[in-house]
Amino acid sequence: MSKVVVLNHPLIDHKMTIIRDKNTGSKQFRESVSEIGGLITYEISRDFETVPKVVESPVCRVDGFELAKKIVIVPILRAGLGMVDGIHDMIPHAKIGHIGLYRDEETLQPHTYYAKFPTDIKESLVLVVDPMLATGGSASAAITILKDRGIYNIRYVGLVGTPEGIKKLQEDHPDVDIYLAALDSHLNEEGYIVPGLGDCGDRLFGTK
Ligand SMILES: O=c1ccn([C@@H]2O[C@H](COP(=O)(O)O)[C@@H](O)[C@H]2O)c(=O)[nH]1
Ligand SMILES: O=P(O)(O)OP(=O)(O)O
Ligand SMILES: [Mg+2]
Repeated sequence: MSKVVVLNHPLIDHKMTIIRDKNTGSKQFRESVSEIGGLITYEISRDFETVPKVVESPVCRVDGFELAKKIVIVPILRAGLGMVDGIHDMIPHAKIGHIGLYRDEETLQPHTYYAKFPTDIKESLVLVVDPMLATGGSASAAITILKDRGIYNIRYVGLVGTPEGIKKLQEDHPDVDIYLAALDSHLNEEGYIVPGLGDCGDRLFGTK
């Protein structure tokens, strides 16, 4: 069974409260989503493998380290895009793939409209990024798209999850560890997370 990590950090809690507030404007919302993405990266990367690397400091030779594996960030469009800059700031050599999914408003089922990945993604550790793990359908479908292409070294990175979403993701993909900034109570009848933060894509891009 996969690991579920819900981060517990005062800066993350502070910024999560900003993005949950319906009175937060789109500039601060976008900035905070990205910043939380950066802070979460610290935890996701805690067990990243490193290999030795020798460099010359201005003073002498130093035995240092570099990351052993390539990293690919794969946001689920659109909402996942909001976290990319913050993660990329922490791992600037990471490449970026994209998966386009939208949820049918009636059935809540995910529909795929786009997928594009770096050519060397199979040798990389892949971070699937979507702020909202609601029913878990979008995250599960995105990970299935990757596995269908032979990509298996995957972690899910989100902001707000639900027990339902975690259960679905763990059942469908027991090998994929889940990293979240908060675990909320439940889903409402429209499939929104309670208390959540509303429709993340719409708040990021001003579409409602
Ligand atoms: O409160 C919410 C719930 C969902 N979203 C958007 O939906 C998907 C995830 O939903 P699943 O049911 O887990 O497939 C996510 O990409 C968000 O864009 C939301 O914004 N707010
Ligand atoms: O998952 P959805 O349907 O909310 O799509 P988007 O993230 O593009 O708003
Ligand atoms: Mg979405």
